[in-house]
Amino acid sequence: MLLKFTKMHGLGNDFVVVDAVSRKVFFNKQQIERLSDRNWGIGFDQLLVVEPPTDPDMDFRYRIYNSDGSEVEHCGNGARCFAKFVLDRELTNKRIINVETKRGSIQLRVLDAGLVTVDMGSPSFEPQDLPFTADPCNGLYSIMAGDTEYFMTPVSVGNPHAVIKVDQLLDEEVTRVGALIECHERFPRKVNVGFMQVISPDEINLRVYERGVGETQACGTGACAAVVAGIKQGWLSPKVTAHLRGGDLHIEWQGEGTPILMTGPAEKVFEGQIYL
Ligand SMILES: N[C@@H](CCC[C@H](N)C(=O)O)C(=O)O
Repeated sequence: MLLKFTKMHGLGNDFVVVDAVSRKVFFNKQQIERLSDRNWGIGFDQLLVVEPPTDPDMDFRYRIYNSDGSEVEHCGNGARCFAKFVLDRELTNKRIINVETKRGSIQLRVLDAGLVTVDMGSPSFEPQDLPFTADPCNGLYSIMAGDTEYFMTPVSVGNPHAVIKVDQLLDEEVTRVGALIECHERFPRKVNVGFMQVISPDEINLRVYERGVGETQACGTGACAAVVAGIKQGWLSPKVTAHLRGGDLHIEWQGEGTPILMTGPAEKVFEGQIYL
């Protein structure tokens, strides 16, 4: 079968986006792994599949697969690219789009200047929502990565994140410690690992080692998780600019019970077709 796709990115976090509204498309794990391979396939961090909604109150259903073939609950940068894709393809003309995801519904608001704001819903700090096992100490949780003890804030923004505040962002630490914590026995479904350097109450530097992918140029849900963790710990104010390797995201969270709002760009790179 010849598969039509669009290559997109949100701050360098890259996607293959497929229209499964106009034509039914299904993928198995092996196909996703092959398509995601940057030598043998197209190459991407996540595959985004745009489907018709199952809930009549929603506009679309949105399925997300990591490059290792695992299906996940949420993808912040992907959500902004999803909005641009459905508008560019004229699958909708709405600028407020309600979308069904594996974790529930999200709302996308398309702004001028190519920006999209995503209402990501409320975060959870409950261990059962991540899930993970550990006991807190002063609001932080201790976790061993090799011989070194780290202190993290676990946050679910639909998908699971462990946020670690560091003084410096070091390449070796992000990749080695990120990989160890991603697959740590305390996180039976694995976890995304964020390394956050606080510059001021409204600015952070952030690198994210993503579950099922490795370090990416940017992670939207990772930025939301880091800001929410920082606000909860008293380090950050409600509106924060997160500087990621691929550029900036603007995150707003007014506290418990309120939704996280994430604003950033979405870009189309090219269209293509490939044998599946
Ligand atoms: N890149 C994403 C997150 C994608 C999912 C993540 N790797 C997971 O397994 O939960 C984003 O922009 O949020």
